[in-house]
Amino acid sequence: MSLSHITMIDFPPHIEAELRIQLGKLLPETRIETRMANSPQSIEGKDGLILIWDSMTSPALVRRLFDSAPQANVVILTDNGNGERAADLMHLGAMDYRLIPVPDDVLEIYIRKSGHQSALAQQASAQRPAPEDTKNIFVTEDIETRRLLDRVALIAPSNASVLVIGESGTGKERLSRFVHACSSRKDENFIAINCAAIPEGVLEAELFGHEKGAFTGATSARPGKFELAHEGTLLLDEITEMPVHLQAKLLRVLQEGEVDRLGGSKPVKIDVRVIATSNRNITQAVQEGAFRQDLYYRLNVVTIQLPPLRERKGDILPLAGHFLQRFSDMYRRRAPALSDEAVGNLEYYPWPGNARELENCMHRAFLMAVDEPVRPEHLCLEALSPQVTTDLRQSGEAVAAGLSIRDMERALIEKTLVHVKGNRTEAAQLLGISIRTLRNKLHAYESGMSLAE
Ligand SMILES: Nc1ncnc2c1ncn2[C@@H]1O[C@H](COP(=O)(O)OP(=O)(O)OP(=O)(O)O)[C@@H](O)[C@H]1O
Repeated sequence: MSLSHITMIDFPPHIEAELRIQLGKLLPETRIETRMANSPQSIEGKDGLILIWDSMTSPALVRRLFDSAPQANVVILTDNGNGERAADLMHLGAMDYRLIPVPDDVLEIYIRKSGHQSALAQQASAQRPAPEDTKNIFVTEDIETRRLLDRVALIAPSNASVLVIGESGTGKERLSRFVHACSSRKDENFIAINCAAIPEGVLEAELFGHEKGAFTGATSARPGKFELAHEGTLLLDEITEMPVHLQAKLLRVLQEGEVDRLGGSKPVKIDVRVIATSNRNITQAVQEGAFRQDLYYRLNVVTIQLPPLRERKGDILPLAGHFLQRFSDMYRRRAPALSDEAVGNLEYYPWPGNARELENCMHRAFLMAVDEPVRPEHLCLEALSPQVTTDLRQSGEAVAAGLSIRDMERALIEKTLVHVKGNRTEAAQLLGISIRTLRNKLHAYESGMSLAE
């Protein structure tokens, strides 16, 4: 491996540990150093990749770091996006500002752009799924979901745009990767961008790229995600969150097959298959004027509706087993078995955060069940919402008669917030949903609106 070092600055220990595992898989030989932003150990003159945790670092310190290591590629990570700050840091020259978790393919781009393309390409081709492995990308044993996946496999080889709709955490990104892996583009890049997580001012440059001097602080030219996805697939996650004026520009790019970098004078040809996802009711967004109808028609050549986990119960245990195995590989420890009681609880629970919540739950269970099977107390479902889970256990009829899924979700969210004393970040983590999703849902409850799935 030729990337000699990666420097991580100011990360909370648990996030650093997770990232180290992820980076270790991509670059097993590379030394990862840890620094504090205000420590006397300087990073002066460093090159390679520098990852900075943004929650505590003062802007002045970040500026000093940038100045002391002009050769390095700097990426700022956070668990709490701040639009203005993101724009400032990007303008300072950060390669990216991003909410954790960072998917592997994005880390690969950071690494590749840090000057280590060939080594990574070798590894990537070794890791690319063989056709027979594609089903492992999206684990499912539920009969209806398998049928859905068979239909998806039929449309995947075409170049048609795809719209994947489903609640947060249902696996829309996974399904998009499955489409990519089943297509002739599978050996090219799969690039994902979350339109909700990136501030408006930054999103445009991220998507379409910019030339040197396009705006204050644009000290070098940068390709956008469209160019990075050339001949591959671009996933536009949470597309309904894209501002309307960017939707117009996106439509032009899709129609004309070329992008104009900000500040650029000649368009760049691109060949990209676009997959868009949304957890909102997109036709309603069209009716409300928040989403362009012509773009909607352009994107929904194929629409895939991914049902919530509670409606595909046959997937709960296979997914739980898959996640346990993944943590077993990650921590190099044998996966614990599931006790009968744990199986009962897993199947009974409504999983408002869908597969993501199940994944977090299995992570906790894996860490807690050492040398013993997973028991209900390891699942911590009770801790998330004692009242709701107790109600559920004691009275299936009461739930059926009185509470809709939506009411139950609201009750679960409210109880979780009480449990964590109103800390939204912690509540979102426990529920296995993004902070933004939590915020949207709370906003909807406050305004009496119903939040479309
Ligand atoms: N069928 C599946 N097989 C394996 N892993 C899955 C599956 N579905 C979901 N996951 C895992 O669950 C987590 C959430 O999935 P994903 O990010 O694809 O959901 P999403 O619907 O795109 O969420 P959001 O709307 O919040 O962006 C990911 O870590 C993903 O790897």
